[in-house]
Amino acid sequence: MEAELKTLLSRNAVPIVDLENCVDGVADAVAQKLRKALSEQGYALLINHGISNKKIKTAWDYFDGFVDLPDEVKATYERTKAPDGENHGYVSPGMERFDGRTPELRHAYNICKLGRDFLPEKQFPGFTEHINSLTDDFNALGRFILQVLALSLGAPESFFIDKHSYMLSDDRFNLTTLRMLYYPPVEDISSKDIVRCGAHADYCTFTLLSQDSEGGLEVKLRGSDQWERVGHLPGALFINCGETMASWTNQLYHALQHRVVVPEQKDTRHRGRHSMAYFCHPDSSTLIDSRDLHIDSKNEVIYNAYDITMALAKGAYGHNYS
Ligand SMILES: O=C(O)CCC(=O)C(=O)O
Ligand SMILES: [Fe+2]
Repeated sequence: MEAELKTLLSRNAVPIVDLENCVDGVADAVAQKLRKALSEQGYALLINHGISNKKIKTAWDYFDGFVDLPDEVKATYERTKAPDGENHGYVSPGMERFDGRTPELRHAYNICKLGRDFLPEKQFPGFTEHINSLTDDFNALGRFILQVLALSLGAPESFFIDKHSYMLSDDRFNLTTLRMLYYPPVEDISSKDIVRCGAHADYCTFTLLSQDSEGGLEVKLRGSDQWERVGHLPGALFINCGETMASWTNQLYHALQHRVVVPEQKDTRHRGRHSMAYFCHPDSSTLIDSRDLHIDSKNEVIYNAYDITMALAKGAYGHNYS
């Protein structure tokens, strides 16, 4: 019997934000809770968020089928390597390396285009419709969160929504992505040089993450240099902010450092893990200036959302852009 894993969740240290019955008065309370969580720790778990677990599970089932396809079929869906910001498509294990070195043991499918020509509809009839419906749900929740985040910063309710018009509707104008992830079981940990997902902060406004099991997700809380295991609350969505929001708020809501390690516990390691991340980005031309939120900043040069993300992506994945 392996010792029970100590996690932030098992220590009751996780801010849990309940979105049930979020009408106006309650949204204000949610905004205050989220402000506290994002400014002090950098993350929270959302419950009663309205996205069906069954729908998420069905998407993972489709993705399992995709991962089982022959490599040459998967390769036809591979994310383009062109240096023009195209992010849509399949990313095979080892292709991305956050530290530019250590191969990462995961299959990912970045969904930025919703048409059936861009998805494995031929192999999995119904996939496109399912993903379209799921992205509608994530976008609806995303818009609600954007309103709550505006409230949490004392801005007009529409401040962020107005700047996120094209989420998952046209990736020429907005980099919002739904990313499906599958981490295969790990039998052999003799090499120290393996990781499920290397340490990084996301680039977007905020991320919503769903996971099907405890499988190694760790965070560095604000002001701490220590990695801590999050734990798994079935059905909850993990929320954290990315670098774009950090710039927008002059670091009031910082970009949370996180990673997924290969779990030291055998039973966890020997199980595959699924996750799904919704990266909510502003429209690409949006200028990210904290002064618009009445937050002082010493930044003299103001970048747009696209340039912020591409500079970070090229820094992290330079090996894929060369
Ligand atoms: O799979 C996870 O839990 C995290 C994935 C992640 O952080 C990412 O893709 O940016
Ligand atoms: Fe991430």
